[in-house]
Amino acid sequence: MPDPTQPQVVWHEQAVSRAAREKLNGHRGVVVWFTGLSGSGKSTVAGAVDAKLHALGAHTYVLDGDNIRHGLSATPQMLAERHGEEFGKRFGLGFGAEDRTENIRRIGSVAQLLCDAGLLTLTAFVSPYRADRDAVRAALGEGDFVEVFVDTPLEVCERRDPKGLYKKARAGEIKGFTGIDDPYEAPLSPELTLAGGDADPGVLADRVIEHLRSTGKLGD
Ligand SMILES: Nc1ncnc2c1ncn2[C@@H]1O[C@H](COP(=O)(O)OS(=O)(=O)O)[C@@H](OP(=O)(O)O)[C@H]1O
Ligand SMILES: Nc1ncnc2c1ncn2[C@@H]1O[C@H](COP(=O)(O)OP(=O)(O)O)[C@@H](O)[C@H]1O
Repeated sequence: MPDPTQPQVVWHEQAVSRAAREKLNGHRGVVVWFTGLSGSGKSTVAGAVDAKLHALGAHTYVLDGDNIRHGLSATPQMLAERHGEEFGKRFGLGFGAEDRTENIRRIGSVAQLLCDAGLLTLTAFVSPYRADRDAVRAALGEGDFVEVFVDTPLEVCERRDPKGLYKKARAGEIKGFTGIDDPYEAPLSPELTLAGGDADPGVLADRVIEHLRSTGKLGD
């Protein structure tokens, strides 16, 4: 007998199947998961793939770290300003290991729904922990998770430093910054590795699109 104090929820099957949505879209639903250091080029390359595929008529969407951390995974400070201190502490996410894990779990879950909706879903998160990325992969169906490692050397990311965060991390003004005083666990067998310090973002985007095409994700 189920514990009557625990909430009981069941999964609701959609009236329109994923296969029907994919047929209408003319391509598969898939999650293309970009991972790499801050400044490695995840957002830039994901954006270039998005624009190129959109121009080809594909149904795409990008989930980007900076945007998600304004809403779904807002920081404790942001939520405190909107809903009070207690709410911020309870539901806000920072950059400690547990909070990053919860961030990736939430995003993985959203990406899974978008994939089910038949979208070519692109995500751009540092996602520094292998176990967190692997958990998203495991939750998705076979072939639905395409891991793209944006492998840009730390020195290059630090030189780019578009938000001035590396400078702050080096000065001790930010603690637990990935690559400086927090770990980044590189993927062991990603579907694709991009040398993000060496090539033009458009060229890197073409490599991603070629991979999707050659693995049948883009349809006929
Ligand atoms: N401590 C620390 N470590 C790493 N990054 C930090 C940190 N604090 C703030 N930022 C900024 O937040 C962006 C990373 O957010 P993510 O949601 O992608 O991070 S994570 O996947 O939960 O690790 C990251 O954005 P990107 O530069 O786009 O990767 C940073 O701008
Ligand atoms: N392949 C590339 N070559 C040169 N500069 C790049 C490349 N990819 C990104 N950049 C630049 O590096 C900076 C960080 O890129 P961004 O996409 O925001 O990285 P991330 O999303 O990984 O933090 C931006 O100023 C961007 O214009």
